[in-house]
Formats: sequence, C-alpha cells, structure tokens
Amino acid sequence: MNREDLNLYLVTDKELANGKALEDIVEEAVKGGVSMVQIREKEANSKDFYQLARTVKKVLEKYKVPLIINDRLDIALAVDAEGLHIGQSDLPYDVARKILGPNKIIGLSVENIEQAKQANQLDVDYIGLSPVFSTQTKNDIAKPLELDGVKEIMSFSKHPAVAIGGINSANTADIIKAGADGIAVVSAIVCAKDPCNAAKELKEIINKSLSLKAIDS
Ligand SMILES: Cc1ncc(COP(=O)(O)OP(=O)(O)O)c(N)n1
Ligand SMILES: Cc1nc(C(=O)O)sc1CCOP(=O)(O)O
Ligand SMILES: [Mg+2]
Repeated sequence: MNREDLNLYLVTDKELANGKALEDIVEEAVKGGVSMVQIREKEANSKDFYQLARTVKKVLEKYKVPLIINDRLDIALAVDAEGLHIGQSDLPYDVARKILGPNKIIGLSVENIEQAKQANQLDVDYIGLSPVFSTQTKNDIAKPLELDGVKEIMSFSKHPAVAIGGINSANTADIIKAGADGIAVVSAIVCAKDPCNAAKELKEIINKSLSLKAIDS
C-alpha cells in the first residue's frame, strides 16, 4: 500500500445511497479522486455482501484503486480484495494477518492514545483514527479524538493514518494539518447529489493541505 492511497478513502453504506447503485457511486467517486474504497455493509447478508464486493471490485480494477472489506475476512478472501479493515472488537489482528498473508493490506481502528500505542507493536498497514468528530452515520462510536487527539497520536505513531467520523469539506484541511495522511468519509460522498464533484472538492483540499504541510516540514 502507498501512503497516498489513504488520501481520500471512501467507506460505503448502502442504506445512505438513496436508491442509487453503490457501484455507480463508487465509480463516480473514483473519477473524482477517491484513492481507496472500503465496503462496509452492516445490514447485508453474506450473499449480498459478497455480490456487492465482487461488483465493486470489477469497477475498481479498471482504475487500480484498492478494495478493502470491513470486518468480514471471509468476504475479503472470497473476492480476493486488497485488504481488510478491523476494529478493536473484530477478529484479532494476528489471526487476520496469518490468514491473509503478508501482502494484503490490514487496517486497524484506534479510538484512543493507548490503542494507538498498542498498534505500534503490530505491523498493521494503517490505522483509522476513530472517530475524529461525532457523526450520525455510526451509532456505537467512541469519544471523538478531536484535532488534539489526532495531533498527539501522529506525534508517535509509526503507521500511516486515516481519520474518520464527521468529516466534510469544512474540516478536512484541519485534519490533514493535524497530521493525518488522509480522510475516510461515508456521508460526504455517498449522500452527495454529485459524488464525483464531492470527491473532487475534498481531493483538492487534501492536495493543497498536503503541499502546505510539505513546505512547513
Ligand atoms: C478507515 C476506517 N476506520 C475506522 C473504521 C471503524 O471500524 P470499526 O471500529 O471496526 O467499526 P465498524 O466500521 O466495523 O462499525 C472503519 N470502518 N474504517
Ligand atoms: C464507519 C465509521 N467508523 C467510525 C469510527 O469512529 O470508527 S465513524 C464511521 C462513519 C463515518 O461516517 P461519516 O463520514 O458519514 O461521518
Ligand atoms: Mg469493524
């Protein structure tokens, strides 16, 4: 995985797609600059999840954008996804790595400083800073890290990191400035009238913020 793959990370939620085909939203978003896609479908049964993942994988292959599966190691294996995202209550990292092997991407959510320190002991490919702000999209979120939490974790984490939760065009620049490598969004793209334009707008802010960070360092 390249660090840049985390710049603009789309996480799906079919429930929020307003009847639009998720694969169409994904393709439009990728055209607008999305660099990684996670299929996260909490309500889908195994068959629907698998079929959606296969369909989205075909789209992403055209653009060489990595596909990550949320929670479900079996689906990641079944569709030969590029990776798996796990949280603190999901399958343990070591088990996932043993089964997926060294070449797949594994992302791990960290919800506080202690978990970020523990993640430094693991060879995860990236961490998800969960959540940076509060959000309506997920019910069971931890206490938001806010920008200070992002700054603190990025001061010692050895892993690339993507922030998630309540992110939109108004707060993206601050998150990149705080040290994250990128942002992961659901509603800012899935609920947008024009997912391509929504992604473009976010990507421009990210690129600008990353250039400013490079000049400062
Ligand atoms: C990029 C990214 N970061 C964090 C999460 C949250 O994962 P988790 O804590 O396992 O919660 P669920 O998404 O499974 O509800 C994520 N999915 N992606
Ligand atoms: C999938 C997910 N995980 C979170 C976490 O904190 O672990 S917050 C979240 C949903 C993010 O949606 P939105 O971009 O619409 O706020
Ligand atoms: Mg999970």
